[in-house]
Formats: sequence, C-alpha cells, structure tokens
Amino acid sequence: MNSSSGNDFGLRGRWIAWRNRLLSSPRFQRFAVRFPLTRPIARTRARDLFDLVAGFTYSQTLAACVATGLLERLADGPQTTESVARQIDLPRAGAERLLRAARALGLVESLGAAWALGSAGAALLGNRGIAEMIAHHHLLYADLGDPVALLRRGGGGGALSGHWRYAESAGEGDGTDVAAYSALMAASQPLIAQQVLDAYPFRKHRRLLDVGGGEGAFLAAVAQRAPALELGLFDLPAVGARASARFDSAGISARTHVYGGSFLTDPLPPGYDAITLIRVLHDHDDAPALHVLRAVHAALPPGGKLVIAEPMAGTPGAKRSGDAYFGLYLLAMGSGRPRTPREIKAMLRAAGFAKSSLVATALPLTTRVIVGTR
Ligand SMILES: C[S@@+](CC[C@H](N)C(=O)[O-])C[C@H]1O[C@@H](n2cnc3c(N)ncnc32)[C@H](O)[C@@H]1O
Repeated sequence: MNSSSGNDFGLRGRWIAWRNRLLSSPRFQRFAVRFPLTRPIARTRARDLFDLVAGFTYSQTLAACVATGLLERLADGPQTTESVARQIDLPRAGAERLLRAARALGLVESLGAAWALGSAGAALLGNRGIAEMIAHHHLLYADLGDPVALLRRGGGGGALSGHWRYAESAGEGDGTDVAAYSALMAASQPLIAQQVLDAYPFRKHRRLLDVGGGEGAFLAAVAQRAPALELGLFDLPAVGARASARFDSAGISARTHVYGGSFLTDPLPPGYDAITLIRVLHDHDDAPALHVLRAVHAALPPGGKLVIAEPMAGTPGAKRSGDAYFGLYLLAMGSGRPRTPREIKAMLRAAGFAKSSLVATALPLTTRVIVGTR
C-alpha cells in the first residue's frame, strides 16, 4: 500500500507526515537556521546529517591511523609533523593531512607545533580488539562498495564471507580458514568476558560448556573468576584445536574439555548445568539459530541455564550499532542478523525454555546478556 499522507497510520502517521513535509521544505530550512530559537536545533540536525554523509571518510581516517601505527607512535609522547611523517612512512603533506583529519575526530590533538594522542585515540589504544576490528574492515567496505547490490542478492558472496568461512559454508573451516577470525575474536574477547562475568554468577554452577567458544579466551577468563568450575568448549574441530593449545599454555587443561563438531549437525555433550553462547546466535539465520537453541535445551538438565551474550538490536542509546552496523556487517558476512532481546526471548520460548530474563551489562553497545532457564 502506498500512502504519502500518513493518514492510514493514525495520529502518529499524520504527525510524521506533517513533520517531514516541514523538515524537507527548503523554505522552512532557511527559516530554521536564521531564527534564533530554532538555529541551535537546525545546526545540530545539519551536523548529524553531515556525519551520516561523511561517515565513510571518518572510518577511513581511523583505518589509516591503525594501518600506519600513528597512534602507537604518539603513545610515547608528542611529536612534530616531520617526526610523525618519518615514522609512519608518509610524505610530510600526507602525514599532516592525516593528522588534521585525526584531530577533527578526537584521535589526536595538537600541542603547540607538535601532535599528541587525543582522548579517543588513547581509548582506542587501550583496546586491541577494536584496532583489530578496524584492521579487518577493508573486507566489509569492499562488500559495501555497492550496498544495493548486496541487499539485492541477499548478502554474502564477497570478501567478508570468505573471512568467516562458516557463514556460507555451515560447519566448515580448516586450520587456515579459522585462524584469522579466531584471533580477531580472541582479541576482542576481554571487554566482553569482563561484562558477562560481572553480569552472571558462574560460580554457582558445577560445569560450564561454552558453545561456539572460539579459541577459549572467554573460558580462560571464567577459569580465573570461578576456580572450582569444570569447563567445556564446543566449536568446529579446527577452532577447538586452537582452544586446546590456549588451555595448555594457560595451565588449565586439566579442568577443560574440548569438543570438536558442528552444533548444526552434532548433538551437544550433556552433563553441563550451564551453557554459554557468546557472540554466536547473531551469526545465524533464524532456522539454524533456533536449531542451536534446541540443541542447547536438549543438552541442559531441568533448571539448567543458558547465558546468551552478544550485541543486540534496538539497544537504547546504541541503536546504530545494532541495526546499522551489525545489520549490514552480518548481511555482508552472509549469515545471521542482530536481534532484539524480545526476539531472542521469543526464540528461547520456541526452543522450550521455561523462562528468560535480560540482565544489565556495563556497556550494552558491545554486549547484552539474556539468561534462559531450561
Ligand atoms: C563470532 S565467533 C564467537 C567466538 C567466541 N564465542 C567469542 O565470543 O569470542 C563464532 C564462533 O562460532 C563457531 N561456529 C560457527 N559455526 C559453528 C558450527 N556449525 N558448529 C560449531 N561452532 C561453530 C565459530 O567457529 C566461532 O568460533
């Protein structure tokens, strides 16, 4: 149905149609920037709109900072443009262009004639996972070169789906295929693990199975917080091998068990009273995601807990990261979608879980937590 007036959508529909007619009118736009009472709002709106227009250049400034190691160079103290240019191997003019762009984004700041690390740059340096994400974004941007084509073909089929082998070739991935994504996940895990561990008391369980546990970074963090917990990790065989190596070097092999398999075709091992799915569910379309939840339900004892942790859609204050970033990221990857807590809870009900609740986390933009009870 086509409706340009909004009349068919009740009071709110009519209000939106009226507001949009006004906001898109060049006459009103001219008035709004001139009139003192509307000018601040008009300027903020214009800036927000420009940020949407220019976002790609901001991301690419960031990518250049990470690729050249600019931020690390400034971590040792302020430097002149010449010194920066020499260290990051750019002509002076190129270095200055990058420094100015980075300054505008808060990544660096000027200090007299020198350049220092900015507050956003310092925060980024303290989080290796974000730098690694930025470093692999060239794959995403290659796929987003023609976003309409990507949307038309239903996602996948590009550079990012090659990075996440299992996305389009379910249950697959040998040692070489899984190395890059497993390392990326492990690098970004500390921030996630800390929040999940603060949100949920794993100590009250006896045995915990981390399904799609990657190379074991989450379980290694759990092991420190809950020294009595027995730990299991289930992932594709090639990823499980990486986890075994990590557990060996962390000295926790005796209390961990690694299972190699596909949760889409193999049953999950029983005997665990808690199961975690950390950044796993959103990787899968609805049918396989429901399959995983059913497999978890089958493996848990009555009263057993499933802890789901991942960024979710519709997160207050972080809606862009859910539907815009992860929505397009997972589309390019070729599998999955970000879901709202309500959608995840409905899936848990469909998989047979008796109840579920959303638990608060420190940084919902990066991860939210839902606990389901079998
Ligand atoms: C996005 S990563 C998350 C890894 C880890 N949980 C974390 O948060 O760092 C998804 C994980 O699911 C695993 N995975 C994907 N498909 C799988 C399947 N069919 N069976 C078992 N594991 C699978 C991947 O190998 C990968 O380790």
